[in-house]
Amino acid sequence: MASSPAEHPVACQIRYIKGDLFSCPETDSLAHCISEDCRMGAGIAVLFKKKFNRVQELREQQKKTGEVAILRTGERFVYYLITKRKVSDKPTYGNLRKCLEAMREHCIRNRVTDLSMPRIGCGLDHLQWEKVSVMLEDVFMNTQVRITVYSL
Ligand SMILES: NC(=O)c1ccc[n+]([C@H]2O[C@H](COP(=O)([O-])OP(=O)(O)OC[C@H]3O[C@@H](n4cnc5c(N)ncnc54)[C@H](O)[C@@H]3O)[C@@H](O)[C@H]2O)c1
Repeated sequence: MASSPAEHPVACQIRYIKGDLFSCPETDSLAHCISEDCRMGAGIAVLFKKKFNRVQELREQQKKTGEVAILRTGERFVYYLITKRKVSDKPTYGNLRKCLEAMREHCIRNRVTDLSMPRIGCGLDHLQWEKVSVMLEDVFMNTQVRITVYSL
């Protein structure tokens, strides 16, 4: 008898690259973390703001903590994980997980197969990569999404 996918989960294996996130293929979708106000005044968020701008468009989506604001640009989507209310807050693992689940649903609906990101939440926001990477693998298990993580 054929077994169901639930009996044989397809693991999500994160690929690691040392280098600048923005050197990834132009067709990869991108993800990073911001706060509800979309200020993007520090960290890698500043580079996203410089490259994609469209901050007003992001604000108009009025996304709250645990949700994800999204821009489409060319072949790719850019995911802004809203992990906290204010810039000065720190995200919780629970809220980061909600954001990742929201992003996963969008990736599935839109057939996103390649997603690149930095070590999300683990710079200025002080989460631990050992925990975040396990969460990422868990949330994206049984999907067709290949995740590449860039670090400098
Ligand atoms: N005052 C402020 O505006 C303020 C304060 C706190 C945090 N932030 C920002 O930082 C928060 C996100 O924190 P975070 O820990 O998720 O992210 P982060 O600290 O910006 O970066 C995550 C990781 O990516 C690394 N990194 C930076 N540039 C690159 C690059 N080009 N390629 C690959 N890796 C790179 C960085 O070293 C860090 O380990 C957001 O809320 C954002 O708005 C802003």
